[in-house]
Amino acid sequence: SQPSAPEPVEAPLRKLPWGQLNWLATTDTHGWHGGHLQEPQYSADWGDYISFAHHLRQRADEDGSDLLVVDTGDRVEGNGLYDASNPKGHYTFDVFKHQKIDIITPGNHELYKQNSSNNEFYHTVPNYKDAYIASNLDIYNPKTGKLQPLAQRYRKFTTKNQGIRIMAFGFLFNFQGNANNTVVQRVEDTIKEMWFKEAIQDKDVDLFVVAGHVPVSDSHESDAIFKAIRSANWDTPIAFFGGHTHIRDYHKFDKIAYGLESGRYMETIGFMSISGLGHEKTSSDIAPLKTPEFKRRYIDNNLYSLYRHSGKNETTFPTDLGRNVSASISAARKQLNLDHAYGCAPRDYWLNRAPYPSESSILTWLENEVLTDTAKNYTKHPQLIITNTGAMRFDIFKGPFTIDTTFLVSPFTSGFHRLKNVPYKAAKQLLQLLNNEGKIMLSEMMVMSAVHRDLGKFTPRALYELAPPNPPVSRWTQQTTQDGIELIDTLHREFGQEVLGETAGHGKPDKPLSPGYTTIDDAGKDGDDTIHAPIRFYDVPNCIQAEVSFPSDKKDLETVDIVYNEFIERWILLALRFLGESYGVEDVETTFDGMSFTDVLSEWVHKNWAC
Ligand SMILES: O=c1ccn([C@@H]2O[C@H](COP(=O)(O)O)[C@@H](O)[C@H]2O)c(=O)[nH]1
Repeated sequence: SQPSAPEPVEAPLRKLPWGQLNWLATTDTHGWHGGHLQEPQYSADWGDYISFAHHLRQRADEDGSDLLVVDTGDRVEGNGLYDASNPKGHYTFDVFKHQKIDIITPGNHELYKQNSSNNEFYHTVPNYKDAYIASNLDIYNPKTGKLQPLAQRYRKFTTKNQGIRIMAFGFLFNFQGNANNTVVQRVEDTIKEMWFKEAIQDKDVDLFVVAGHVPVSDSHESDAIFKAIRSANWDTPIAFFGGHTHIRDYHKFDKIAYGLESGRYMETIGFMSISGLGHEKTSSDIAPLKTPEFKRRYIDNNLYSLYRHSGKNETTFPTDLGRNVSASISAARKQLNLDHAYGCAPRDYWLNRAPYPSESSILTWLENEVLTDTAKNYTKHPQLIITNTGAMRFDIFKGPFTIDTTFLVSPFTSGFHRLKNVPYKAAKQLLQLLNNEGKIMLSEMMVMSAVHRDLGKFTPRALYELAPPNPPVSRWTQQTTQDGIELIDTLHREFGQEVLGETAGHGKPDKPLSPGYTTIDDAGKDGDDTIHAPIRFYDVPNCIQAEVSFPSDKKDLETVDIVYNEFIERWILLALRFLGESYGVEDVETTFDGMSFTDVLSEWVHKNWAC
């Protein structure tokens, strides 16, 4: 881990359910390859992950099983290690490439900007060669200008020790916000293509793998892929490795098809095992060995967990490669001056771990302080400042607010735009519309505008891109700590020696449980490796709004300026059009001196939060 990373905290652990074919899966790492430097339970870095995978591969070689590693995209945007360099990602690709990965796929964040998809073309695809799969993504070759698949459409391979024959795909959800140098083909169209139909007809396959930046639960894309494969193969097991929604999740498609999603930001290393795979040749056909068994575990990414799951300790755990990668992350962080503090946060502020509005909410702080103070510097006219909450990515902890923190909270480069003198009658309805909360729903308007084809790329799915979905609260336990203690008792009863790191007494923790993930998924409540006290997550709206320089009585207010995050321009213009105000991009001007959200944050913190 990084020199400044906090020591991991001891906690009761559930063992890895090791099997015949074992998987480690990451997704949505968003540049956090240095690990979390303010949260002990997620403080291991990419170098540690490399050492960990090495030990598990060795275990597989020793007992004749297999270990495969998968990453399903959104490796970029969200951490100073990626975002603070010029060009962005200057250090990331050389850090990342040292992990041996068997299946790797792109996410939407690799595609927002031409520069980042070209980085996939120039760096990640060649670094991973045969492992990179892009089933529904094409790129205009930056050298020839010709449209071509970013990488191979599928990969067929056989595992090293068990000889399991795998057919793997790499999908991206039906993303539409990409720059125009890439083309994302809809999943539903891709599965009608001849190459896909032929691949799923291949009978010399023991396991289909669908890796990709697609949620595993409640996803019409994953469901469509599942149905297509299942209709061609009634008895071949299928493993999905998903991403995008930033949650820990495990979904049962049927009794021999399961999907795993490994959270976000290097907090989680997902583990899946499948046993009972293979085939026997009968006189006429090839039949699977027996009903395969799927198991899952969500590993908290810290050295306490990683040592125990690999059976190593402080001395025996780090490999030379792992140590070198950790050192190169440290060197990059130093070079980027990421620990430089703009100021010190007086308290914790939460994105989803506090209700909105509340004094602990980052969104309330932005509305009442950051956006309001910043906007006042630019005009005395009444203004509505609107931003999408999806532009906010992480919490703020009490203490130094560093260069790194600005990128953790908001890494995007888009600035703020202004529409002047908008009739207040329409402007005041905007927020409700953007949040899909009123009588008229923006999502319905998008359907209409798509039908009339008058607003280009808008479709019903486009609203989904305004803000990332919140972790669905229904998939999190909302128990009290007491429930956590009862959970340990239950575990001791049910699993006995399966629980690692025994605590003092009769299974009761001698220290209070640390707060963390307590996931409920399709297999139950026992997925997390670490037994935590539950954290409550709160839903937040798509967009928030600050009213600046408003008169005390709004009744005489005729016009206001609308200032918004450039990323949501098309939604703002669309919503205004439905409110009877027809503005176009020609009416828009840049404000806040062209500062990005990241710059706005650092400037405000520097002025207001002295250490
Ligand atoms: O330039 C940008 C790009 C994205 N966003 C926000 O991020 C989400 C998508 O993030 P995921 O991690 O894929 O969920 C998008 O919906 C926007 O809300 C942004 O604000 N600016």
